[in-house]
Amino acid sequence: MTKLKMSSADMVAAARARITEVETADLIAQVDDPNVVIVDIRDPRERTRTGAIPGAVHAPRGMVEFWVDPDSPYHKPVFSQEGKRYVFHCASGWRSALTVATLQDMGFEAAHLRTGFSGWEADGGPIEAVK
Ligand SMILES: O=S(=O)([O-])[S-]
Repeated sequence: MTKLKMSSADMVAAARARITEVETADLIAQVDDPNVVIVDIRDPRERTRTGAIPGAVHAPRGMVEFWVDPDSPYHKPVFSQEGKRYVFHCASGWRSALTVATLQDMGFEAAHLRTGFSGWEADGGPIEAVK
C-alpha cells in the first residue's frame, strides 16, 4: 500500500492549528445575528437526513473555492457581503477545517464550527428540516 506523505488526520490537525475555531454554544448564541453567515458544506443527503442550522447557506464543498472567488464564473454574491462573519461547518469539523484553511490561503476570512453539526445537535442547537 502507498505510504502517504501526510495523513488526512494530520492535514486536519495542521488546518485546525491555523484557523479560527468557533465553539458550538457561541454559534448557537449567534444563530440569529444578521452579521453572521453560517455555511453548511455537507452533502445534500446529509442535510436531508439530519436537517440543517436555520438560515444556513448550503455550499457544496467541491464548489466553495469557486463560489467565494469574485473572479470565478461560479461566484455567488452571498460570499461578497461586506462586514459579515462567515462560519463554515460540516458534520464533525474535519471537512470545514480543511475548507477554511484553503479559504484562508485565498485571502477569504472565515472560521469553522469546531464540533460540526454533530456537536450542534448534541448541544440542542435549533434545527430546521431540509427537503
Ligand atoms: O468531515 S466531517 O468532519 O464532517 S466527517
